[in-house]
Amino acid sequence: MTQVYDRVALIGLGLIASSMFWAIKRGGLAGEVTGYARSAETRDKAREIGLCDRVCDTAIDAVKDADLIVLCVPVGAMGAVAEEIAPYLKPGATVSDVGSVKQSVIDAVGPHLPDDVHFVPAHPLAGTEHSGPTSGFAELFDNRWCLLVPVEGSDPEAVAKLRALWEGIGANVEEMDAEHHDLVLAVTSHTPHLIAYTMVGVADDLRRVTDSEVIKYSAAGFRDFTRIAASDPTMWRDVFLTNKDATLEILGRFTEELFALQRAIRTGDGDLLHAYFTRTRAIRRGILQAGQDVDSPDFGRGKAKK
Ligand SMILES: NC(=O)C1=CN([C@@H]2O[C@H](COP(=O)(O)OP(=O)(O)OC[C@H]3O[C@@H](n4cnc5c(N)ncnc54)[C@H](O)[C@@H]3O)[C@@H](O)[C@H]2O)C=CC1
Ligand SMILES: O=C(O)C(=O)Cc1ccc(O)cc1
Repeated sequence: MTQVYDRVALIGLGLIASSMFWAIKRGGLAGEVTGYARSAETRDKAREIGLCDRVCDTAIDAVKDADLIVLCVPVGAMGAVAEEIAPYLKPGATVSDVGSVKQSVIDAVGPHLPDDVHFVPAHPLAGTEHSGPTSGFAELFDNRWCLLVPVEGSDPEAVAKLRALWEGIGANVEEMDAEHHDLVLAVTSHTPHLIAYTMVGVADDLRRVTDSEVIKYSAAGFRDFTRIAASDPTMWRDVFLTNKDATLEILGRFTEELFALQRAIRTGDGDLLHAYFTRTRAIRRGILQAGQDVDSPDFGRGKAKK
């Protein structure tokens, strides 16, 4: 494969950065990849497992000569990291990120960047419930979506180069504006995560059902909830604090529907329940007809499996 950037710097060496590193290496997409993590423990671990060509002790050292800098820290930390590195960025370099929320990252990072640096926010729609430098793997983004969210005045060449990197990493790339991105993700990712957190919390609170019963008799639905609810608390705290409006809008609609279903159960309105479940079943069948095997581990990956 062809090299896209001479030097790439990854800031924050967790699941996403480590997966990016292994995929960049697999594809030969960069000459050198530098990395920086805030804690000495993470930097030591990264050196031990060969994560990054060079692990630096400061963010400044990592970004100094980089052509692409990718911020891979929790959404709430993006602004502070951008402020720290801004004076040391090479003119003509591109700054990107992988944050799960886009408008707040644009608001927090954009004002710190000098005029001679390009800013192209991004969000790969792939992850796991694991975190940290040892959790990454090269295949994480294969055939998954990566959304690019160019800001006003983003240089088309800088956008095209970042697209080439993500395609080389294995993702299918599309562009979207920040407001729409945050609403789509509130529906498809953020609110479902909150519901999973809540359901696992409810099970934990229910003292009439013991912990061992919850573990022993977990059916598939609840098992999925527990996986999702095991995700990194800092990352998800930041997602809800920064995608507040869209999440609250979807949560408001969700609770209205939930109350309607609750009432139907109380009043014995089987017709309403049946009609509702028929409609939701059709949505899944629509996905199946579109050629995606929802039961396959590839479900949710960008290209339909034939
Ligand atoms: N985990 C997931 O499933 C996905 C996460 N994302 C986004 O990717 C970003 C990174 O997430 P993960 O890699 O999963 O997290 P992670 O928890 O595995 O790694 C985050 C890294 O950032 C470091 N960090 C935290 N605050 C910092 C600061 N102030 N300065 C420097 N380093 C700092 C942590 O020590 C850690 O090494 C987040 O913005 C998240 O929203 C995007 C897609 C999927
Ligand atoms: O593990 C899961 O179920 C996910 O939903 C992964 C994920 C988490 C956060 C993102 O911003 C994108 C993808």
